[in-house]
Amino acid sequence: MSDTPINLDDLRQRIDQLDGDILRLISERANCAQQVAHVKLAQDKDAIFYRPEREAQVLRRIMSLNQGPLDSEEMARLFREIMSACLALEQPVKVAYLGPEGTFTQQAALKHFGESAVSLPMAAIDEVFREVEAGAVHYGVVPVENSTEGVVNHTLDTFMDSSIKICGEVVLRIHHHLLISETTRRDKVSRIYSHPQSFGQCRKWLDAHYPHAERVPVSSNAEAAKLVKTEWHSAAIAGDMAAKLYGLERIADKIEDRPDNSTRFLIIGNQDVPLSGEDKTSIVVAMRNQPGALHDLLEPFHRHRIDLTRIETRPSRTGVWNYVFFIDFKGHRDEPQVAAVLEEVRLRASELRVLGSYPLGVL
Ligand SMILES: C=C(O[C@@H]1C=C(C(=O)O)C=C[C@H]1O)C(=O)O
Repeated sequence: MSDTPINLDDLRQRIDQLDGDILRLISERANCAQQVAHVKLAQDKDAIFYRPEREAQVLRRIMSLNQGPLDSEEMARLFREIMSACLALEQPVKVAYLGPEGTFTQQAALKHFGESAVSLPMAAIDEVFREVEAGAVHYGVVPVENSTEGVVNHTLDTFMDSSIKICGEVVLRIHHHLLISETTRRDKVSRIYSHPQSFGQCRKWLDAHYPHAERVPVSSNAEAAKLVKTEWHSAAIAGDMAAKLYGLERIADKIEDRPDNSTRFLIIGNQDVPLSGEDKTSIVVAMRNQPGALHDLLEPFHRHRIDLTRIETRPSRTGVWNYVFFIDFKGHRDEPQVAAVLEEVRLRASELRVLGSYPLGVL
């Protein structure tokens, strides 16, 4: 360190100069994005402006170039918002999510699309699918699995009745808090509202701290937060967004039983996403009900050394004890290895549908 005293005014002058440079560069970048929109439209009058594969590449590159002092996730979040604003200049992207406002799904939608997206709360997962199918919105965001409670069956089952595709994924660390309103008698809490998945993720904490409180499942944590506003003897399990949105006080923080509690959300839409370089593919497969069916299904993945990340079984609803398999694995359907596996599975299965290939979640 030099022994010259640091001059605050000089530093602020330097910050002002850098802010001017940043402002100019962001504006130049936004101009480029507008020109990209013109090129897209010239190539296709029905152009799709949001390009998940390109956005994933931009964020990965920023995180690899970053040398601090901001950490790479923080820097990527800044660029996420710059891209969100640039995309909005091309076309404001409309996104439906499992509401009401204040849910973790809304938080996931904002994390993935940024603040410049127009986000619309839906009352149920199948309504999110319907809005996307109807073209009322460009994309949807739905929860698909939690690290503590497992898969969200409703999301998987809705894919079976829909032609919707998976265009992306986003993972959110889930922190649950116990929330009360200003009228709640905190020593008289006899009822707790929350989504069933959240009760499952906080089971041990509740057994230890509120063993006698009635646990009332509701459609979402945000719904729970809304109910608590109207009752003096109840509390809600919900996240930061719901606490802020409904003006609730946190009387217990991070009550989830597992510190790594995370939920994975899917970005659903109507587009096939090109290769981004680090991708994932999701399929749903029906096999004939015969001995060795599961082995026949999985053997091509093993032989081609494809990394499976999830397998879920769901009733096919085409007869008793008939099941389908939802499988996620690393790789993109357009990569030779993956294409070869899919071709072999297609020959062995009674039905195979590729739900989508999409970039691995970046943020
Ligand atoms: C600028 C583009 O359009 C959008 C904005 C992007 C950006 O700001 O970097 C990247 C991908 C697209 O969602 C593009 O397709 O390159």
